[in-house]
Amino acid sequence: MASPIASYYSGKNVLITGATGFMGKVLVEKLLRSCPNVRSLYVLVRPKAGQSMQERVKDMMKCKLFDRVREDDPDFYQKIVPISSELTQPGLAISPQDAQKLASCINVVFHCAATIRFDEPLKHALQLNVIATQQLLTLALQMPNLEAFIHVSTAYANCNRRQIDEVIYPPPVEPKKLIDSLEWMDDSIVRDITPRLIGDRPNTYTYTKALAECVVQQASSKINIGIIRPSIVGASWQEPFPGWIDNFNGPSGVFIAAGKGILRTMRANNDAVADLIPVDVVINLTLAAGWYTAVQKPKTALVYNCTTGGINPFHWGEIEHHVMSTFKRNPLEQAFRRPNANITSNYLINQYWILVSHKFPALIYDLFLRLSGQKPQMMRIFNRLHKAIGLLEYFSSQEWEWNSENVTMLMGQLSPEDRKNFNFDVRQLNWPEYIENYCIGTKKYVLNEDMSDIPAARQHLRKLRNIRYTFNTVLLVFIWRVFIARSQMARNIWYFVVSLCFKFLSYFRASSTLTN
Ligand SMILES: CCCCCCCC/C=C\CCCCCCCC(=O)SCCNC(=O)CCNC(=O)[C@H](O)C(C)(C)COP(=O)(O)OP(=O)(O)OC[C@H]1O[C@@H](n2cnc3c(N)ncnc32)[C@H](O)[C@@H]1OP(=O)(O)O
Ligand SMILES: NC(=O)C1=CN([C@@H]2O[C@H](COP(=O)(O)OP(=O)(O)OC[C@H]3O[C@@H](n4cnc5c(N)ncnc54)[C@H](OP(=O)(O)O)[C@@H]3O)[C@@H](O)[C@H]2O)C=CC1
Repeated sequence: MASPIASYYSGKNVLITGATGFMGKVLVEKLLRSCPNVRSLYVLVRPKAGQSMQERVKDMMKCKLFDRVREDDPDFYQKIVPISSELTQPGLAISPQDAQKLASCINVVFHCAATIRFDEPLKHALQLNVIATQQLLTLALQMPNLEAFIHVSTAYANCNRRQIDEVIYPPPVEPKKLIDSLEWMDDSIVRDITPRLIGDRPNTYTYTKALAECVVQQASSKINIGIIRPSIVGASWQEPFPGWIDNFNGPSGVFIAAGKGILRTMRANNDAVADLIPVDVVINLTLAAGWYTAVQKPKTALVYNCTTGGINPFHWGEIEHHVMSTFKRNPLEQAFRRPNANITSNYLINQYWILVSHKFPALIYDLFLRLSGQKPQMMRIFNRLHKAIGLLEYFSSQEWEWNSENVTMLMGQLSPEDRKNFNFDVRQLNWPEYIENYCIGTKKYVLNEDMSDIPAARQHLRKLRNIRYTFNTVLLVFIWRVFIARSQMARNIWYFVVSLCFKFLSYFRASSTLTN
């Protein structure tokens, strides 16, 4: 029996925004691999960093992620149709011809594009996450053959709540009112009022994603809509191969910084659930939701909380343990120090370790660089790291409860074959194995390091250990020279401690000789 999901996408024209992004790429790959009869994938792309839209798509298809698709069908790229589009421009800067073409042929839309930066100025976040969504919906309304519009939101759109159900909550402000009022405001005024506007949300990202859900809901009487809310999206679990990841976002940057021995301390709650979700799980659910929305046409927009915490929980403390253990066995190249990161929820303890384990070594290293005629850089790196982890701590210090009834319902609707081909059952996820593959994935695919260099990386860590021993010895001798040798009382204490140690040693040696 043919898989209902693959049969549904057969012959369909699909429009994808954000196809050059992390999740978009995995979506394109999975559609091409598991729904080989899909007709065309229209991807909205902008030129960037001196590369034309065509060059970017070409480069993307050369990526290792597409190896399996390439093997199955070397001409797979013919199905991808790049459409020039800048989402922040009026009409998404799509040419009238392209707009007409899209309007006449598209059957399913997946809207993945967004700015996911936590420090995005409100105006820009609003422009991309809300206004562009609105414009895409306007385009979708002109598509007579449209069967489903899937909007990718985030599980943290409503992170000001502890318990989050699969419903669209009333927006913090009517999106249209905010758009109208920000339009005439100067950037500096917007910056000043941003904290008041976002209220109890931590950043403009979660705030604008909540507004986008509201905008999507407003169109749900005219279009079949589904909303996917993934939590913290991590490397792939199984598909197209374990551990695929290509960016520093969310936990990936933290894992890399810890693996390089740069990050030694971070504020996170050891016992809080770390709601990571593998990217392939999110994409499988997204494709299944597209199928269900088109075929069943639910009366209201269904929301899918794509999370792991309520089903197969894992905690930040456990993540720390497995990340450290993986990087000790599979070290990254040219580490700054031996990997040894600890998380703590205590502010003061964290500040202490920042001083001792981040700022002090950075200072020493920069001094060394200066003395050897090079440009100091470590303090700058640490300042950037502190900014980045400061933005993430909100999410690693608390926990949320997401209801996922619609996800369970959808799983129940899948045929046994689809349950295998579009697997989003996270009960089967083995966390230690997943975290190990994730860390190795950051090494191989983000840092482009070769696994055959691991012996050299281990050798480098041994060298760092010897440097540390030497440094500690020199420090001890220095302290002895400066303090102990100059004060009679310090000397007495010092001799007392040394003789105590000596007595203990002789005692243990004597007792072990007796027992033998
Ligand atoms: C032992 C470990 C224990 C574990 C402990 C707990 C870990 C907890 C971790 C996390 C949990 C929370 C996660 C919440 C998730 C919510 C879910 C979602 O819905 S959305 C997705 C989330 N979105 C983001 O993750 C965007 C965050 N990033 C930003 O906002 C910006 O990148 C920012 C402010 C952090 C930095 O901005 P700039 O302007 O200083 O830098 P720029 O332009 O982005 O990057 C410059 C260079 O640095 C690299 N970079 C960026 N982030 C990095 C990082 N974290 N570490 C290292 N390098 C990084 C980039 O690749 C780039 O490299 P080149 O210049 O292109 O070569
Ligand atoms: N990553 C995560 O942990 C999570 C992500 N999400 C959601 O998933 C979706 C995808 O996220 P992810 O793949 O990680 O994000 P990425 O940052 O990797 O990708 C964003 C995509 O949007 C495109 N884009 C951004 N600005 C514009 C613009 N002005 N015009 C045209 N295209 C633009 C980017 O194109 P370009 O390559 O040209 O920059 C890119 O393709 C987002 O909606 C996000 O909110 C939800 C939960 C967690």
